[in-house]
Amino acid sequence: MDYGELIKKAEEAKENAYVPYSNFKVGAAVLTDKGEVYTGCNVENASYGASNCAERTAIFKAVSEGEKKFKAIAIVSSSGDFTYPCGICRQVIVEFMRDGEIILGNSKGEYRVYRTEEILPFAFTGKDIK
Ligand SMILES: O=c1ccn([C@H]2C[C@H](O)[C@@H](CO)O2)c(=O)[nH]1
Ligand SMILES: [Zn+2]
Repeated sequence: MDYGELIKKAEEAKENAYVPYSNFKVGAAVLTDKGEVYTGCNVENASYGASNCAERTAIFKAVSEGEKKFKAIAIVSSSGDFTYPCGICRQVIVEFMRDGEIILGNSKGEYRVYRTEEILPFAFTGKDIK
């Protein structure tokens, strides 16, 4: 599974975004340590705080199917520009991907790759709970 393939899966998931309030569609695809791919989109709610980002939808789908370790996550949005994960999603990404790749795709077919440590340095993790 290369970057392009994972981005394509995220693009497909983006089309299912439920975004009547922001009209901002996001799609994500996570690659597990076993080579499986799970996708997600953002799902909004009239009570805005009940909305869920695409990244967390994909991760929670995977975890609920028994997956606990990821190698990469691809993210795309309807802006056509690179879309970076929000703070809550960075925290959730770190929980299941201590050292992996965050791949951002834009509508020109370009991509940027970051490592977990770059997007959330000094992360609070399970090790900090004593
Ligand atoms: O990386 C991001 C950034 C935003 N959103 C969603 C949340 C909300 O539905 C909409 C606007 O913030 O985009 C995501 O899903 N992922
Ligand atoms: Zn988020």
